[in-house]
Amino acid sequence: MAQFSLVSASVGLITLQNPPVNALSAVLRQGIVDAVEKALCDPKVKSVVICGQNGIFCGGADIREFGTNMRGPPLIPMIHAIESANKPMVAAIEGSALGGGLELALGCHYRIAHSQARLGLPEVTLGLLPAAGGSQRLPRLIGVPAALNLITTGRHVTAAEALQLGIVDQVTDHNTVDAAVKFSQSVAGQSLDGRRISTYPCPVQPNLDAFFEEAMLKVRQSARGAIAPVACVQAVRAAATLPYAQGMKREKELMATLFTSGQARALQYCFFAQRAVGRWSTPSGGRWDTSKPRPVHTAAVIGLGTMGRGITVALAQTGLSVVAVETQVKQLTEAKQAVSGMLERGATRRGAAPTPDRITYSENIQAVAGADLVIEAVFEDMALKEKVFRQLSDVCKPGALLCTNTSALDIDHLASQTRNPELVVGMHFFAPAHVMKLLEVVYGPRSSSQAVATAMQLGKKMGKISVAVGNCRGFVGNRMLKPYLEQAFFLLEEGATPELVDRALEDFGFPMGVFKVSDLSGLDVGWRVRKADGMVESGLSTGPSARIRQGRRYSPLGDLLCEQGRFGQKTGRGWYLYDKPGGRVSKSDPWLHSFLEEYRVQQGLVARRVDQQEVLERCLFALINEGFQILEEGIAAGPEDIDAIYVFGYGWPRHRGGPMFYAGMVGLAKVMERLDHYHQAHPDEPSLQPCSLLRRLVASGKKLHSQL
Ligand SMILES: CCCCCCCCCCCCCC(=O)CC(=O)SCCNC(=O)CCNC(=O)[C@H](O)C(C)(C)COP(=O)(O)OP(=O)(O)OC[C@H]1O[C@@H](n2cnc3c(N)ncnc32)[C@H](O)[C@@H]1OP(=O)(O)O
Ligand SMILES: NC(=O)C1=CN([C@@H]2O[C@H](COP(=O)(O)OP(=O)(O)OC[C@H]3O[C@@H](n4cnc5c(N)ncnc54)[C@H](O)[C@@H]3O)[C@@H](O)[C@H]2O)C=CC1
Repeated sequence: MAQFSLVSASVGLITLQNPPVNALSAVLRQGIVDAVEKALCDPKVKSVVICGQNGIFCGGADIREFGTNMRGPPLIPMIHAIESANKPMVAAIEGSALGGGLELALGCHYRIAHSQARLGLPEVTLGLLPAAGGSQRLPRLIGVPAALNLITTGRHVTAAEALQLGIVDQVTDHNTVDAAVKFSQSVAGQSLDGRRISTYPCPVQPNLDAFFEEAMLKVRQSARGAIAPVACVQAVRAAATLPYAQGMKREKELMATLFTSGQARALQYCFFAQRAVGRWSTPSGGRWDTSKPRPVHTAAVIGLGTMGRGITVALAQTGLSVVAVETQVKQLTEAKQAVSGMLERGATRRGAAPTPDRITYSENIQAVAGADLVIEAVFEDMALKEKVFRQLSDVCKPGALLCTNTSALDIDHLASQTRNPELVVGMHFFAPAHVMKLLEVVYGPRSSSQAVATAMQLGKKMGKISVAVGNCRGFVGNRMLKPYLEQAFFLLEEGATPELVDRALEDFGFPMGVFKVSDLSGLDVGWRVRKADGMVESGLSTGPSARIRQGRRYSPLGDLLCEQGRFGQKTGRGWYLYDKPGGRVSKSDPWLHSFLEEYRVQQGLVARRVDQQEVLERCLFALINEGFQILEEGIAAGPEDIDAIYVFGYGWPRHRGGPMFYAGMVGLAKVMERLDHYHQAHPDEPSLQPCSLLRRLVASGKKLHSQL
């Protein structure tokens, strides 16, 4: 609802009340309409201030209403009534004014913001555009380039930037409502003719056609198939070229296409999934709302290689004291330099002071004795990690949480090396750890719910999307990656090229195809794991058994490349060719194509035409099938967990909602049918055999997601 009150004898104060973010639900919209009418009819009211309760102006339209039969007064006429009012309407912006919230404020004649407030039109991130006049008013207020930037990226701006751009009229460090009330009194009775943004001409944009052509090209390149950013450019172009009323018509048409699109559904699902994963639970009854995290003031990191450095930076940036331990002197020296460089660059980006003084370095594990939480990031070698955990168990203070950043190893086995296995969890960061948003918090059968809660809370403080998952080889993300990679290798054997496979995946929306990603991470990483698993046979034998391991199809292609010293970008060659070791720009490699041809001849394989559809179905459906298996085993609590992991850690295109949501969009029956089809053709590939949960869901007609 919206509360109306008379303050300072002549100011009508309208307070939006819809916790937690004052989203513009049907009830709130009705409340605003009624309150505005009251204020305009009351002769005592000379000016009006609109604010939000609990320190937040408004989080925009109520996203939960979008999938429903929307009732209540529509936003556009409501905002129009505010703008047309003959008494000054002032928005008092605290906390956030986002989406419809900012559009409401743009309908007001003046905007006063608190210095800590954030403003933005993030509709594009939900697959929409600001369709309550935002796409037409903002360019008129701040000019086309600035508005286009805000609308196509959805980024939030600080109050200071909003003031500089001209979105707000005043910024205050004091009570925003008091400032707005005073301000509204000072302008009461003045003409409002120059204050109605819809009547402004849009500032002239030189070389309009060229400007929008370039903008469209840029957006299409970065959108990776997302339709909302493109519609946003079209809407802003309408603002720049059409009178307001026609621009509004265009805004509505564009919104109509987006509003019912699968992409909008997927993006809105991601918004809620990102929040839902915070409400974790474990099979042993641990829950987010009943488990109390332990305080963490000092954290320690063991091993300052690629991951340990990023984790150290992320912890220091969170404001913790960090003890960083590395046994190799050379590595330690390099790590110190690298960490301080990363902190400096991070601080420059955020406009804050660097925080290296919070880090102490040591070559000795005894230095971690005072830490509340330790994150081990030494080589992926079980014997080494066992030793480190035994040492930690001796050295650390009672109650300290012992975490491992292992990518795949058994958490419970590591826990068994310690005196307090209930204090051991996985904290699986993704490279680069100070940048990537995802954190898998891995609990073993003996991890206490307090340990999970502590790691989850720390992850949140670090700004990560933290997902609690069970203990199995590769946990959720890397486990699902295995069948995906495996299918990509098999497709090469059958006639595809790395270029074809990567193009299909990039056209689907991944930032990089599987082979480019492998070159980036280093082919030797997987090779080492396969060697440790006893999968690698040196050289190439012929005959069917050369490509069978443990009774199932196996492709030695990756191993053969590694034997040639082709480790990817780091050696300048892998699935692609690079101009030098460490080079980033991939080129097609004729050597690789001849190698694949020779390999097929040697193995008696006849190359056939593989198309993009087969690439997507085999790689993605095999990955999705593993996701169903993970759900069945209870390793992930729900599909949102898997989807959040893939969207935030593995570059799954957000506008496709994550693998499990995507499966629902395609139709579970179709996914199962295609898996069955491919499994019949490749009976030695168990990852193509639909798992029983998928079969049961299809048989019962049940859905995995209520949104579908
Ligand atoms: C046939 C076709 C016809 C087509 C024509 C259709 C015409 C329709 C016209 C409608 C025009 C509308 C245009 C428009 O105005 C669109 C919008 O406004 S879309 C919404 C834009 N707003 C946002 O994207 C903001 C989203 N929220 C946030 O970013 C953060 O929540 C916020 C910064 C506000 C606060 O962050 P924080 O304090 O960290 O809290 P949480 O994020 O954890 O949120 C708390 C809680 O609140 C839920 N929530 C947040 N925002 C909304 C929202 N806008 N609607 C509903 N619910 C919201 C959030 O999910 C959390 O709840 P959980 O239960 O934990 O999920
Ligand atoms: N590199 C990646 O992309 C990711 C790696 N991981 C995992 O993180 C862990 C570390 O991986 P990377 O950082 O890539 O390895 P790395 O090889 O870059 O670094 C490991 C560091 O640990 C140090 N070290 C070894 N034994 C030590 C000991 N006893 N005490 C202190 N330091 C010791 C080494 O000197 C080296 O500097 C592994 O378990 C890996 O599986 C997890 C996610 C991603």
